[in-house]
Amino acid sequence: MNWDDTSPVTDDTQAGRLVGAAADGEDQAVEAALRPKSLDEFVGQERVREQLDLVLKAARQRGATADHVLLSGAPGLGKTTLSMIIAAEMGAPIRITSGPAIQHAGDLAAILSSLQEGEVLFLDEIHRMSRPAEEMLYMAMEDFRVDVIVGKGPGATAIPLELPPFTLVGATTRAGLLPPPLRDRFGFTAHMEFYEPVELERVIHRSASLLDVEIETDGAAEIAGRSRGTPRIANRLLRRVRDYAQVKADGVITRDIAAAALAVYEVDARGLDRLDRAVLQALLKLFAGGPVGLSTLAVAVGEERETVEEVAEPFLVREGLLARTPRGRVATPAAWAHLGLTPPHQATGGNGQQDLFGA
Ligand SMILES: Nc1ncnc2c1ncn2[C@@H]1O[C@H](COP(=O)(O)OP(=O)(O)OP(=O)(O)O)[C@@H](O)[C@H]1O
Repeated sequence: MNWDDTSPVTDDTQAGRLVGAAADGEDQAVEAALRPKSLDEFVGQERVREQLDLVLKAARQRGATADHVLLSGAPGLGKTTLSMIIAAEMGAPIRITSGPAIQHAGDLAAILSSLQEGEVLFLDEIHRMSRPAEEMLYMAMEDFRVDVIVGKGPGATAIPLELPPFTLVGATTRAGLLPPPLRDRFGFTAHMEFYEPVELERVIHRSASLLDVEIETDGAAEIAGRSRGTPRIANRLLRRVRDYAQVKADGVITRDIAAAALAVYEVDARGLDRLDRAVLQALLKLFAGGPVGLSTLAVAVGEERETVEEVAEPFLVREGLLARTPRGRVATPAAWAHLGLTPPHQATGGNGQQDLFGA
């Protein structure tokens, strides 16, 4: 494997967060050991696996290079892992880079021209590539050719360069962010969904056995329920629970041990961490469930507006605990139930917060 960009795909706003979906330094070190190596080992995503299996088998039967593949989905759902599996299943080498690492078309030309025949090029965060590089990629994907521009101004000339056939695997958090001409050049697009708790249980059992940790079925279920549908988070929580089990007990992960360990790390039964709960608590206790503006909510929890919007809210919205409305953020009945509080209109018999904070 060849890494062009070894910098972790991290997001500063997620740094140090146990339930953050972006990879941190420790994740990077351990993930290599935990990555499934074949489609059979890859847990969940049944539809994607089945479709990809067909695409790869057909290419192998034809003795051809596999079509370009676009993987979309949230961080930590297994896009990098799948790209490595694609290379392994095709018996091809893989080169890994990312959109932000390719700022000039020349950077991309250098990578493309050094690819071997059949090689898989994994381009993470493909939506963050520079515009000129993106345009070069169109031609490379379609015709396996690039025009390298030599010189500047009126004297500049384009030198055509033939490329060996290769498979581009692009990854993006949202396929909708890609310009249509780029999206259209992928022969196969897979959207990766968040994982069901039972699937995460399988991920956890598999990782526990690779890490040589003993875990009971209930213990795995307890961790899975708090992993926010994301294998990377499941693996990270497993490592923290393992520490706890080792230091405070006999090393075996039971349901009680998992629950106690994750209470120490302030990850609650639904996977909310301290920040998520602080946002919900402020919304419920200070603003009677809203609607309240984002900036006001951010001040109330002592965080930046962006942190609340980008770090806490997406998961709260996905969990059906918070709604973004034109008039501001509003707590749902599930939020009141989750924090064990009673909505004011139930206590007073009217829709108190709407009247109190209405326009
Ligand atoms: N389906 C799966 N089965 C088992 N383990 C998985 C699966 N998907 C992901 N993992 C594990 O989760 C971790 C994160 O996966 P991966 O790095 O592939 O995610 P990603 O989608 O590429 O994330 P990012 O977008 O942040 O790069 C890896 O350690 C991998 O082993």
